[in-house]
Amino acid sequence: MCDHDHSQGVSQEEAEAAVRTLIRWAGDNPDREGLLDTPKRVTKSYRELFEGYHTDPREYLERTFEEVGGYDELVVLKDIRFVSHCEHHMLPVIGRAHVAYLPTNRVVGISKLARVVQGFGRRLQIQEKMTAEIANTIMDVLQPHGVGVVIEAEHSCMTMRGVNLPNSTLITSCLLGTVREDPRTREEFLRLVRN
Ligand SMILES: Nc1nc2c(ncn2[C@@H]2O[C@H](COP(=O)(O)OP(=O)(O)OP(=O)(O)O)[C@@H](O)[C@H]2O)c(=O)[nH]1
Ligand SMILES: [Zn+2]
Repeated sequence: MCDHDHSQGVSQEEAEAAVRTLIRWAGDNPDREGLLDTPKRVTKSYRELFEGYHTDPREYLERTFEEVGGYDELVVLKDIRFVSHCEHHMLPVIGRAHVAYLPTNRVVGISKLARVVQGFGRRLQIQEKMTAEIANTIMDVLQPHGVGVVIEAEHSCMTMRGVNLPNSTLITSCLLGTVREDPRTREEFLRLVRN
């Protein structure tokens, strides 16, 4: 398979060789039977875990529906599970995002909000940046009155190594437009997310 175009000029063979090197560096033998297919499996799973580099999350929001009933309240999608990887250690960040927007006159298919979260999640990230990217993308493309994003996540680099804090959770938020400025909307968003 030739995937140079999407992979910064790194071939499949080079990626597999890098995994073999890490296996050797860890102290094992990449030529023993159990590890023979491991470089292929690792690159295949990285392809999936980092597929966000091959998507443009803005595109998910381009198809909208006219909202006919005069709906002018928050739309909130809670508990969007995601897996990301921290850019410092390349270890999993596992969490939930809560995303809300206050539509102007068009609404988006709700699954698309989850796709935006996954699109940014499947990259090397820090949580603060991911939170802001999701919020800014929704604000830019849908141009709603306001957007709110809250992310709660466990960072494996903190829970399974380093400071070893098994139950720690990092919470970040990005509020824009009326979700930020209007106290009633802001309070409603935070209340819905807390429950
Ligand atoms: N702000 C922020 N920090 C993060 C995130 N993910 C991981 N980190 C932190 O990135 C920092 C990297 O610090 P370094 O001192 O360079 O790395 P390290 O020696 O492995 O640090 P320890 O984890 O403390 O062992 C650590 O404090 C991590 O907890 C994130 O999403 N946001
Ligand atoms: Zn980390």
